[in-house]
Amino acid sequence: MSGVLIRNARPYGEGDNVDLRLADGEIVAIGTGLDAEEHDEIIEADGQVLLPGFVDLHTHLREPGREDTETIESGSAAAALGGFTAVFAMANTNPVADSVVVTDHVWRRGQEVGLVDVHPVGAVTVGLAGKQLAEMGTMAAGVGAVRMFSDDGHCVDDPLLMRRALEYASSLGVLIAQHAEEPRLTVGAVAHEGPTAAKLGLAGWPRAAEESIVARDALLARDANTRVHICHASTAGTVELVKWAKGQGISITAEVTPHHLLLDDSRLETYDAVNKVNPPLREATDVAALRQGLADGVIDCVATDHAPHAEQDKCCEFAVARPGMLGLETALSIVVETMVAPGLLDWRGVARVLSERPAEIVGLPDQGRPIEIGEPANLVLVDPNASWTVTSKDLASISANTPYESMTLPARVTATFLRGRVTAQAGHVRKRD
Ligand SMILES: NC(=O)N[C@@H](CC(=O)O)C(=O)O
Ligand SMILES: [Zn+2]
Ligand SMILES: [Zn+2]
Repeated sequence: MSGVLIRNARPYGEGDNVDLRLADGEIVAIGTGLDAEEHDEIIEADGQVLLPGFVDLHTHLREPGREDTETIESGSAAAALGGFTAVFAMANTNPVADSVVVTDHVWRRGQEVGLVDVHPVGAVTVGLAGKQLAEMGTMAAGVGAVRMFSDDGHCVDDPLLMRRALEYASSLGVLIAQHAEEPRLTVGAVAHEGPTAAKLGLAGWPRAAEESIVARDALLARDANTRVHICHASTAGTVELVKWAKGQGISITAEVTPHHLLLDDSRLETYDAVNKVNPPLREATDVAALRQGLADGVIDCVATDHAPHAEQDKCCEFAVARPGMLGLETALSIVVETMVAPGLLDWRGVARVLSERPAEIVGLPDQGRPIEIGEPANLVLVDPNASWTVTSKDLASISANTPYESMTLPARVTATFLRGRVTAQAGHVRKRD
């Protein structure tokens, strides 16, 4: 069986260079001076960092419904180029992924494309309307084996419904991920409520809209003795609340996006809607608290909230533009810029926040595994010394709404391996033969 021989890689950026041979979907040998077998593809790593493949708990792929902005195929390409071997595709599609027909389609189409495992996220409520629980059990039992449910884009704001969803999820052994936004506090809001929004005349989204739901859901999870996951944490107060809840023994986990680790609301001065996102870009003090929370493990992981939008929905008046930004292809570089460069995380830490913790949170047995013989060959090779300039037209996404246009960023994914198959290399995706 032909395989892949990776020569001179540094697992977790530690120790001396080693060679690894991948075959039959697994790591079959690790050593020095390994010989390639006949028909093996050889990848020269030249001392680059080898990590477990990244797992994104929060991706929007827009299929079905808005294939003009992203498809499972284009989003899978972006994911593979970004070093991801598994992504979770949010349910706010059209039709909504609130039935097994849609969730199974997403899984099957992802497998057909074959660049990354696209795990469907099921809606918590029918049509994301927040009124009636969706058939979570049927979706969990489908071929897509839904293991995470979220109304992302909307908050499950009714506390009684959220309580029932948590109880139901607990009995099914699945995870509820909450978009924490008290809707009564964000009517008409388009930007973080603070001095910048006041100066620019933009309606504000107060921190309390997020934090009040985080606190409430922590208490609901405590009482129901179940887990809850907080999507896109964006404030210093959320970090404090999650820390408090974990200290109480509550099963709460949280993610932060790359953009909330790098950008703050000073970006809004230009009124360029590329910076419009939910939750909004906050203040520099929030950014610092999120970075520290991620370094300390209070915030468990990084999730991209990759949210492609069409030009006509972004290049328009700030107040009416859609919220969301691209994230899959730039995630690693932003994590290096905000966490590795300032010394807040080492490469082990990067493996933890981009691969191991997300895989654990959602219970994926074949992802985020140690780089050892006999383990699944879901891996990413990273050039820690590279730097590159982001150009939206060179990204694989159909949409162009990256907030990092023209920025020069550190580190680059040079190859991605899904069950031992090369899915991306040197900036190109590798489709199955
Ligand atoms: N993050 C965003 O601003 N937008 C997301 C929805 C969401 O994550 O809430 C989208 O679907 O576009
Ligand atoms: Zn959201
Ligand atoms: Zn989202």
